[in-house]
Order: sequence, then C-alpha cells, then structure tokens
Amino acid sequence: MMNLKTYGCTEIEAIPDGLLPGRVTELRRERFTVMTERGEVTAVLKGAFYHSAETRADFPCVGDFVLLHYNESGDSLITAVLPRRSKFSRADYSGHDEGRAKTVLEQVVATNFDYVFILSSLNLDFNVTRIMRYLTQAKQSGGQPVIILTKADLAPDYNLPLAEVRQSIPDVPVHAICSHTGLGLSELDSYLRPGKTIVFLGMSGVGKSSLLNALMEQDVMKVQAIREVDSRGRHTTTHRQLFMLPSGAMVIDTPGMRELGLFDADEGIRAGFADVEEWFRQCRFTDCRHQAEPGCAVLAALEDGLLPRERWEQYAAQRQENKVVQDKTGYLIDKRARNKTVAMRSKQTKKSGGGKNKY
Ligand SMILES: Nc1nc2c(ncn2[C@@H]2O[C@H](COP(=O)(O)OP(=O)(O)OP(=O)(O)O)[C@@H](O)[C@H]2O)c(=O)[nH]1
Ligand SMILES: [Zn+2]
Repeated sequence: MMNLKTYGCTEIEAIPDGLLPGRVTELRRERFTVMTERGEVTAVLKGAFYHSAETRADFPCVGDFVLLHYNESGDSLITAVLPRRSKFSRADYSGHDEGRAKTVLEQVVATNFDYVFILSSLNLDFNVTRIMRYLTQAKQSGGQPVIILTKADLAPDYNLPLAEVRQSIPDVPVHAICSHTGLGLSELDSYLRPGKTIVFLGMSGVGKSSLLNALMEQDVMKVQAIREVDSRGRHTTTHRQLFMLPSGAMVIDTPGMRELGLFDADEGIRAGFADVEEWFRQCRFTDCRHQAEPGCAVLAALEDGLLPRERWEQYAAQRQENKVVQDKTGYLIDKRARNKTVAMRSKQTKKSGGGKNKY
C-alpha cells in the first residue's frame, strides 16, 4: 500500500470516518486525478462544494491534499481541501468581457510546495532585476526560493554572473546549471529529497521543461524547439502535472504556473522602464507608435536629449523580445476561454436534459 507520506503529506488530523486523504496530481476541466493510499483515483468535486466554497480560490488545485469519498467503481468525490502551506495564484480575467475587468478572481495554480526554483537563463537576456521580481513573488508564496541560473554552457564564464547574483541577493542560494551536460545538477540534490515538492518560476524559454526532463532522467516534456515544429501539445507521453522524480522529490508543472512567468515578463518591463513609458502620455495620439507621428513626445525627448537614445533602444529591444512571450500568453488565455465556453455549454446541455439517455 502506498504511503501518502511519500507524496509529502506530513500530518492530517482526525480524518472523519469513511474518508480517504490524497494529493491532487492532475486537473483537467473539472476532473481530478488524486494519489491516495489505495492508488491513483479519478475524482470530481462533491456538489455541495460548489455552494459552500466562498471563492474560486477554495477549489482544489494540483498539489492540494484533499479528503475524498472513495468509489471503487467510478469517480470518487472530493469533500474537502486541507489547509495549504504554500500557494501560487494568478488573476483570472476569463469570466469577463475583454477590456471590462470587474472583480478579478483569484485562481490558485499550485500548492503545498517546499521550494520555488526561480529559473533565469545565462544567455543574453540575463537580468538581475528580473530575478529580484520573481523573488518577491516567490517569497509571498510561502515556498523557499532557490535561484537557478540555466544554460551555463552559453555563458563565456558563468562564474561572473553567478558572483553578481550572489552579491546582489546574499540571502538566497544560487546555482548555475546546464540541463544538457548535467553541469551543476548534483548541487540540487540537497533540495530533491523524498517528499519535497518543487515548482519552477521563470520566463518562457528559460529551460523549465529541459530541467524537468533532466531531473526525471527521461523526456516527459517536449522542449521548445521541438514543440514549434509540431505546434501542438506540450506533453510527450503524459498529461501529468505533478511529477514524481526518481529521487523521491516532486515537481509541479501546471499551465497556470507557466503563465505566471509570462505575465511577470511584461510587468517587469513596465516597472523597469517607467522613465521611458512616462513620455507616452504626452504624445498627441494615444495610439502613437513613436516612429514618425506628429506630436510624438518620445521623438521630441530623443531630439532634446531628455531621453537617452541608448535607453530607448534598450526598451525597444526588450519590447520586441517580449512580443513573442505576449503572443504566447494571448494564445493561452484564448485557449482557456475556449475551454471554459465548451465546459459551460456541456453543463447547460446536461441541465436541460439534452445529454441524457432516452428510455
Ligand atoms: N544551451 C542550452 N540550451 C538549453 C538548456 N536548457 C534548455 N535549453 C534550450 O532552451 C530552449 C527552451 O527550453 P525549454 O526547456 O523548452 O524552456 P521552457 O522554460 O520549458 O519554455 P516554455 O515551455 O515556453 O515555458 C530549448 O531550445 C532548449 O533546448 C541548456 O542548459 N543549455
Ligand atoms: Zn509617440
């Protein structure tokens, strides 16, 4: 029999009779996969849950420990979500018409992790300020941050940026790795202990899938280059979102976790270039592209030397780089909205009895 301790369950007080504890390893639409001491089961939420949950954040997500009514011959029923020791949430705008954000819902994307690996690549877009922004996010989550500098093979001398990060952020461990050669991976052993759970935070393309594959010692995730060719489906063989590593540690990798990294990239530019974007408000046209438009405040500021040309070029380069990331974010949001519409439609069909068998 599987012991739930293997899945990082520390202690559950007084389990009511007839209920079985488990950990959510996967969530698709409204169906959950839960690891329990009786093995892996599929489960749905008990109806009462929909009435008693006060906010969306109360609904279970990947990483949660839950209690369920075990059903041998069909879906088990999740009756409760146990208290979380850490969590990441994102703002969910999907319930609203475009451009008309009302109350923004909190959507939880991963829970009960011990470590937050902040991944940042050592290639050209290496940027300590961005790492610090992720660090703020990580600290709020309740997990313990660890900074991972990826693609060490692409840096002429990775010891330089490594020293720079260590100096700027002295209170957080920093490691340089290469998922392709395995360089530095053994330094991560101290985190990869049985029962420990890890999440990855970082921009698209920093090497999250590659690191997961390296730690899994097999290809469970497609890496970007391959994915662009087949253009569909992130996963190779599995839809799993909580991975058990050979070391006994676990990695949670949900689409929502990946989106967190994407959103931050855009925000990071806004925060890092406030001095540049401030000029935009003085442009004559609100949709000014700051190229050749009359009354463009940016062009005037460049002319007068009030905005250093170098700064403007840095900004433009970052924006360009981020465009790829934003397109991807848009794609994910669209996809989420589509899935939701489909789910709602099927619910309505069920309600009106359209989907039922005829006698
Ligand atoms: N040279 C080098 N390239 C790497 C390394 N790790 C990942 N890459 C490459 O970087 C690209 C992106 O890697 P992924 O692992 O797909 O990145 P990701 O963070 O999962 O990206 P998203 O799925 O968009 O979130 C791929 O072309 C990888 O081959 C590394 O250690 N060294
Ligand atoms: Zn302008």
